[in-house]
Amino acid sequence: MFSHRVRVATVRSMRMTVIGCGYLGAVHAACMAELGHEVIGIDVDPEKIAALQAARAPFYEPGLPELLERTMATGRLRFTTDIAEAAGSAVHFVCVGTPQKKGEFAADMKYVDAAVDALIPHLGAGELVVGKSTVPVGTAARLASRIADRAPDTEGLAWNPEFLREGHAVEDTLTPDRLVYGVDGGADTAEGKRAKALLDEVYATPLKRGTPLIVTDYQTAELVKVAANSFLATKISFINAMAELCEKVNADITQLADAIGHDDRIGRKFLNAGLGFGGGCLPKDIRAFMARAGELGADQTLTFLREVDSINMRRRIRMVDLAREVCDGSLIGRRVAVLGAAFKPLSDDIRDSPALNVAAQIRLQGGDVVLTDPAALDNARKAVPDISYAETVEDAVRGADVVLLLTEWKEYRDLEPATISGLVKNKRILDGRNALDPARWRAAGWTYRALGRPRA
Ligand SMILES: NC(=O)C1=CN([C@@H]2O[C@H](COP(=O)(O)OP(=O)(O)OC[C@H]3O[C@@H](n4cnc5c(N)ncnc54)[C@H](O)[C@@H]3O)[C@@H](O)[C@H]2O)C=CC1
Ligand SMILES: O=C(O)[C@H]1O[C@H](OP(=O)(O)OP(=O)(O)OC[C@H]2O[C@@H](n3ccc(=O)[nH]c3=O)[C@H](O)[C@@H]2O)[C@H](O)[C@@H](O)[C@@H]1O
Repeated sequence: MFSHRVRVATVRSMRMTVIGCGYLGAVHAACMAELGHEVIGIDVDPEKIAALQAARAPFYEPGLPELLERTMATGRLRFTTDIAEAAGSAVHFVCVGTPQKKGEFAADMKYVDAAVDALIPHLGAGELVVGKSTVPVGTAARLASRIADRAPDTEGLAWNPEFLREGHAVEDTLTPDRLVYGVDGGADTAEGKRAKALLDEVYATPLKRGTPLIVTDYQTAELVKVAANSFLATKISFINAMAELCEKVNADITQLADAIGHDDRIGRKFLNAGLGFGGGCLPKDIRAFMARAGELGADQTLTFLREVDSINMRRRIRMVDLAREVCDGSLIGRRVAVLGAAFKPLSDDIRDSPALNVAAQIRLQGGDVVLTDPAALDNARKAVPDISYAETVEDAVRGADVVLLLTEWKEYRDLEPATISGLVKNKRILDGRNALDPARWRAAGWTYRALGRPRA
């Protein structure tokens, strides 16, 4: 188990700014302080900053509360809404959101542009701006020239994409599997070498441990990030396409995944079939990538990602259809217990959550939904106010016509049929994440159905 503490190499402490303290920035700020740096986290959201100032994590992320408490107690980490406090930092990380534009596939760059514009008047000689947000290729070059025009004494800009996973964000930041620096003109220019030297100081601890480092130009660094997320999304949709076929012939997708996953060239990771991918990143990143390819005149290049997206969205519809099917053809007035709202376990993030999307669709089809989740209930209540919520599994399943497991939290994976058999109206369970043992549930008298697994 990862202890969330790393042995910190003897590093020269740098003063740095982290602009945008959401899922990425708050963790980055705390981890940079853990590595020995002096860090100021800045966000325009006063509520988020108030929570962070009180050493409270504004979202669920294992290990973050302890890390905030520890690093803030040292005095190395503080938070503010005042961008003027960025003045004097050696490095300024930009970690603001790049969500999908309303009604379009493209990323909305207004937060990144606003953050850089707000920062420029406070930049001093020799300071480096470092983008971490996920952006369309070409963004770094555009922002670099804006900085060069308006703050010519600075070291300009580098792009340092982030690969952390929610739920493992602290360990992923402290012990990344690789570091990527996109620097002006690439590794061999004088500007590139100076930017690299600053980033090497930032990441002295992981670099001393031998973390692989790729130093490249802006455009390659930007593409690395969206290529990585596109590959992961493609892997998930590949296995979900196989699951669709398994459903046609009553084959078992979990055995298929195990069998192909034993081939090292394929690998078993990210081959968990089920409801598919959601969250604040994979869905919007593949769409923004397609939009950007279109702008670059490469419309055909990424059309496969459209298929990746469609396969992914079809899984949600299939889940609703399955619920209707086991409820004898209609969801109207049926009590549907939903286990899970977060887009994945160990997170309270409900952005584009497959679980919440399925719950909302069932409600639209007349189902009487009661949902529970160990971490995401407050966020879910705000986003989908017209379903009912329960604090416990027992309360959620009481009187249910069907139980849907949609986010595979450990407590749901470990659920014993006996715990809830006496509470439901009908013993029917739909496993949207292939997280349960079908034999066990069937032996306890339940109708067990799953995406891509045999009917009985
Ligand atoms: N969430 C994740 O696991 C990862 C996210 N990313 C990328 O990082 C970026 C941020 O993502 P999240 O942290 O998830 O988003 P988020 O929505 O949780 O956080 C963004 C934060 O930026 C703040 N903000 C907006 N405009 C600002 C401004 N002008 N000045 C200061 N703060 C401002 C917002 O108030 C918010 O707190 C995105 O580009 C995302 O694709 C990359 C890797 C992992
Ligand atoms: O750019 C980002 O923000 C991040 O996006 C993902 O991280 P994250 O969104 O936190 O979560 P993942 O663990 O990748 O899961 C994404 C979604 O895919 C689903 N998934 C994952 C794996 C799998 O086998 N099957 C599957 O359906 C999950 O349930 C979840 O809904 C990437 O894994 C990170 O490397 C990246 O930094």
